[in-house]
Amino acid sequence: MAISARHLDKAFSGVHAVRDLSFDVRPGIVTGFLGPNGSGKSTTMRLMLHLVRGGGVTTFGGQRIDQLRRPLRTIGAVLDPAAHNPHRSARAHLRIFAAAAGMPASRADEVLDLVGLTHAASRSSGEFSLGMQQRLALAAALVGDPEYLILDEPANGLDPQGIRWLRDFLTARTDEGRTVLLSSHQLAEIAQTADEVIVLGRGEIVTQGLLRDFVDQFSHQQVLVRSPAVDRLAGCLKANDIGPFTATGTDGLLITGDVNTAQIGDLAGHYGITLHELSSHSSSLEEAFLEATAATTDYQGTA
Ligand SMILES: Nc1ncnc2c1ncn2[C@@H]1O[C@H](COP(=O)(O)OP(=O)(O)OP(=O)(O)O)[C@@H](O)[C@H]1O
Repeated sequence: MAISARHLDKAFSGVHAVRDLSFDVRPGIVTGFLGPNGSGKSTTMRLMLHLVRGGGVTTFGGQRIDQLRRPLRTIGAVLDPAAHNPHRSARAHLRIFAAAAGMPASRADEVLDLVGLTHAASRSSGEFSLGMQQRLALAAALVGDPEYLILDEPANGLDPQGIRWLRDFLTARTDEGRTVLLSSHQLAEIAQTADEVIVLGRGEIVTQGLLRDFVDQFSHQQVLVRSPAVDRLAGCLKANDIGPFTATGTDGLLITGDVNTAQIGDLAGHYGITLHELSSHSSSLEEAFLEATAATTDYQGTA
């Protein structure tokens, strides 16, 4: 079932971190939660889970978290991979979660197996690498076999195999009809995992909906053309009001705007201009993200 967040709002002293945020997270798909640093993703997730006080209401399949007798059986969350006692073994850590969830102690070994940590079950979690801590945090979230997963940067620190494993793992969960909200800075990861996205900027929703619609909305179609007669081709584009375009390399033009390859091919054919390459290029999620959030980015470095 869906997660429904309504009018979430949180101000810290001097910073309005989340402003009147309302959204739904649909079941059976992964919803990516995106936004620049400081845009309010973690605060939103904490508000949803009643881990910070603030305005608004979140329901999971119609129920607020404080109405659930055993929240761990309904909602699993990964918020801080370092939230474990470093002197405790992974198995002992998870047995505490199992007890809190009303699950048998043997569930600890099941989830260790699920996240690929069986070999480290007896080791102190303080010895774990960041990637291992992420797996342990995910194991803790899974102890109660929850229907809803709220995951704040779970891919952080995972190696490429770990990232692929996480993707397959989440897809398997959503195929079962579960509901996943996933924040990540790894846009390539979101592009391959999420079906829908919610994009935040300065505590407000910039856009939300299908990932492919988001990329389409904020992307520019580009056509790359290479020709030994690139100057003539540039003149023809100008004469026919096609563009804008920029030179790339010694013989190429990158054309943007409302343009497609057929149009450019026809134009070149009409003027008898030889082409060595004609290809189209759609923007990536990264380009769409930068475009969508450009006006809301608080922290910008210099190159
Ligand atoms: N405990 C706090 N006290 C004061 N300000 C806070 C606190 N927690 C968050 N903030 C502020 O709220 C805003 C949103 O922070 P938040 O951590 O939710 O953003 P985020 O999108 O998760 O960022 P990041 O991508 O860097 O993790 C920021 O301006 C941050 O400084």
